[in-house]
Amino acid sequence: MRSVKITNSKHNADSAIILFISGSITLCLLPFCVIRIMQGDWPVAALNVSITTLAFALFCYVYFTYRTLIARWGLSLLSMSAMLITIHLKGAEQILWLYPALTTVFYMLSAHFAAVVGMICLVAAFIIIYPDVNSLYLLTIAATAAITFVFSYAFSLKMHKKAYFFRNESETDPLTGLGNRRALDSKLAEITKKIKTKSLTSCSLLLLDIDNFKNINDTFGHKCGDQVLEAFANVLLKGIRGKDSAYRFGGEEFVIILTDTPLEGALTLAKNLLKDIETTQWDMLENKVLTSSGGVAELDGTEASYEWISRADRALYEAKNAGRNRIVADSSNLDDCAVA
Ligand SMILES: Nc1nc2c(ncn2[C@@H]2O[C@H](COP(=O)(O)OP(=O)(O)OP(=O)(O)O)[C@@H](O)[C@H]2O)c(=O)[nH]1
Repeated sequence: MRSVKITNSKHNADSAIILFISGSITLCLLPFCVIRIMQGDWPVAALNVSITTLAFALFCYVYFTYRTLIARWGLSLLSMSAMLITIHLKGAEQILWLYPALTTVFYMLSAHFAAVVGMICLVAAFIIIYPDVNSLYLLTIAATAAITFVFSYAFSLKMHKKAYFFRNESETDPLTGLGNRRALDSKLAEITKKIKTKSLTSCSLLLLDIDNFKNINDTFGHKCGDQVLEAFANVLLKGIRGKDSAYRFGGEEFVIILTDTPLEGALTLAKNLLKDIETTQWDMLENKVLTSSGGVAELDGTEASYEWISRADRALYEAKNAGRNRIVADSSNLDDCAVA
């Protein structure tokens, strides 16, 4: 039997960058906290200590939870408020902090959110410095801030669109348009986490394999085999519910994640899918009947995702050995659930 290995990712490039930024802020500001306290410059000392503490808290949050969304917002609001308080405390010449703060926000947030946050802070900064600077200086700051804002916005928009495109491409199987192994890995990690935290009560997995697919390639050619895989994926998509998701696991094997579905429900759905497949008219196969076999397993809440998929794989193996064109439920969840 094939060995099935699913990897669970920990820190990715995204969280590593947030850790680096929040860690750097903490380390860089720590000496200034000490210096300002020793100088008795209490307002600035309080500001430095607050920023250092918040940056360290965000570092710990990302380090232990691997989550970056709150940290992105935290670092954005931190940089903007630190910039505004610094200008307020130390005078209008500190407006130069506006530029790094603005680019930080456009790096951390999506372009539209960053534009809103950035605009509010720009207006606030101008209100603070307005009484202390002449009109020419104010105009210079306004022009340079506007250029930085527009370029940061355009760059951020382009970057996020590209990131979305590449994420989509990297998680899609090019032949069938279904999610690929990478997308499945993410989904399995998400589901196992939800089950462990009890935000999802049940979830089943169906591993489906086309029967005697090698014969199709040998008889009708590889191109026809590809057409069958494409059409097979469409039958699956039509047969599953909106909350379910389908993936190409590899070759002629497919995985369907049935959210909020205990084993009995998954068996019924899998049985219906098998009927759909059997009754579909396969023009490219000169209307010969196509069958498939499947293994179903319900996630038990304590196991890792690779154990869950391995149980479905063992059930699929049993279905193949029992003569194909059938669904077998993993016996550790339910006994004698073979359905023809
Ligand atoms: N056309 C096509 N064939 C593929 C693709 N990926 C894998 N295959 C073929 O799928 C076939 C799978 O064969 P087997 O693993 O022997 O399985 P099977 O013939 O379906 O037999 P059972 O699973 O035991 O019913 C192999 O011949 C692979 O070359 C693909 O993307 N396109």
